[in-house]
Amino acid sequence: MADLMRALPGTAPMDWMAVSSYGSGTKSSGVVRILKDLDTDISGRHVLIVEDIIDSGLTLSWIKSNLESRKPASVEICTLLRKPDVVKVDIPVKYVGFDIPNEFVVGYGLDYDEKYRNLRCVGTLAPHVYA
Ligand SMILES: O=P(O)(O)OC[C@H]1O[C@H](OP(=O)(O)OP(=O)(O)O)[C@H](O)[C@@H]1O
Ligand code: HPA
Repeated sequence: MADLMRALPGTAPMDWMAVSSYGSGTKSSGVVRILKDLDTDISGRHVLIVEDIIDSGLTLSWIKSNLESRKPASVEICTLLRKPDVVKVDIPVKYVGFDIPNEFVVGYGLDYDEKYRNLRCVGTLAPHVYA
């Protein structure tokens, strides 16, 4: 997020939402839990959702519907990574950093069971770690 902000030409208010559907596994539970909601009232505002990864797309689809119910002026999506072969729902994504194969990746903020977020690069997690 800090890298993205440094690359933006102007300033934009930011807020954070924390949701979880993977827990300690490598497959979405399909149930999205809000761990922390926005502090900002987004009604009438233009919103850009910034995601780290779109895998099945279920999390983002749920977040988008949730935010749209708060009557923003618009909602667009930006994601660093997307797995096009796995996405189960049709979500229009305005900005995609990289389309990647169907492999579980970690690093640069992405975790497996709360581990490896601190890696400075993104890498494929060796399957024997979670198999
Ligand atoms: O497209 P999907 O299949 O829904 O997966 C993408 C979501 O999974 C990850 O969150 P996760 O639920 O693992 O929470 P975490 O960031 O706390 O690990 C990631 O940060 C995305 O929000
Ligand atoms: O490949 C992934 N890595 C880390 N977290 C994730 N959440 C969905 N897919 C992934």
